[in-house]
Amino acid sequence: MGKRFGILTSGGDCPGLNAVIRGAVLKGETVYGHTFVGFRDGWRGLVYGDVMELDRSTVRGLSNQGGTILGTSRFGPYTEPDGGPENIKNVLADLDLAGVIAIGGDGTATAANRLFNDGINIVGVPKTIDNDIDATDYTFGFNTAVEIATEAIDRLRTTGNSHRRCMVLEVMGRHAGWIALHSGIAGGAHAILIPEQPESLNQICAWVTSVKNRGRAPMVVVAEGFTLPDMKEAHAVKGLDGFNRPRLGGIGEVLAPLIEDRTGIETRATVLGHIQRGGVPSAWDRVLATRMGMAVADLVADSAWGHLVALHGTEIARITFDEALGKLKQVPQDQYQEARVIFG
Ligand SMILES: Nc1ncnc2c1ncn2[C@@H]1O[C@H](COP(=O)(O)OP(=O)(O)O)[C@@H](O)[C@H]1O
Ligand SMILES: O=P(O)(O)OC[C@H]1O[C@](O)(COP(=O)(O)O)[C@@H](O)[C@@H]1O
Ligand SMILES: [Mg+2]
Repeated sequence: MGKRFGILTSGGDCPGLNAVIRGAVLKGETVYGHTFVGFRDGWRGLVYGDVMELDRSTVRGLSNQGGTILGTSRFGPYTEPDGGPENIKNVLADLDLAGVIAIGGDGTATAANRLFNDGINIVGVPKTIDNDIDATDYTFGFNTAVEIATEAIDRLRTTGNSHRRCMVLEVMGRHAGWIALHSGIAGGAHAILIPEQPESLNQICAWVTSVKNRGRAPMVVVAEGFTLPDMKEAHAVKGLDGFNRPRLGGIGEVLAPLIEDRTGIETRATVLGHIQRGGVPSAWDRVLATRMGMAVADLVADSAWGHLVALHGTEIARITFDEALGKLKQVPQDQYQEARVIFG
């Protein structure tokens, strides 16, 4: 009988997680004769042995479904008293599982690497809506978020134009402004503000005023991690997340009254929030996620423990956790400057 493996999704969700699960199960079953279970709610399901059967019929029609059928959490696998490698080895043995596929962000990969070094058979699939993992050219979910943010810009423009207002759209992007940059370029924003690049209020207002002066309604896109030069850190007034990181969000609402006061132009802010992460993945994300799922089925078949899959150009590559970890992919200066020359 073929070997049996467990799959989990961990950290913030993003569109395409289900397509990864489907790709892994279909290829694993069809090509290698493997069987699969899913751990519920990320590492928590692994630590407590909380699983659901995953087979061909469970994953039917999954590639167009947002979220994750397994549930996710920011629970850590070393959380005491029940976490840690010895306990996890027992859980895997009890469930007759030969290894684990962890789909998650940099934190998930860090935890997976630690488990790998502690003797657990584990491989990974990178996930981030912010597209800020350096090891892979793109992550699934990002393209969908950009499509949603671009549609929001298009919609805000018509109401902005009607009232001759300045519209500020806040999008996700904790350390990297990729969603803001791509949607801002696609939607023709007049200013794009990202965490990598502080811009002064004077400069932002100069762009806004020049747009207004030629009879247009200014459109500003800001990533949640953007800081004005006098801010020590990103705007965070919502407490901490499950992993004790400050929850960001609200910089758009900080900026709007500042712009209005300084320029005299009526200004409105919209925070797009989790709408960017919810719902149907784009076709592009479904393809990437499915390919990554199929490639991770190859990893487990090869017992390539300690590796994760990545997109390099058009090919799906395999790299070690060590090669992937701790390297953030931020917007390079030249790419920001390329867009910035036509702001205002
Ligand atoms: N350094 C770490 N060591 C062990 N576990 C970690 C570490 N960093 C993060 N994790 C675990 O991985 C979880 C998911 O993080 P991650 O995959 O980066 O997703 P997200 O960025 O969406 O929260 C964290 O909430 C935490 O439980
Ligand atoms: O509301 P949640 O689940 O805490 O997540 C919000 C955060 O997750 C992020 O989307 C980053 O998630 P990723 O790990 O998928 O890149 C940030 O942009 C945002 O601050
Ligand atoms: Mg993360």
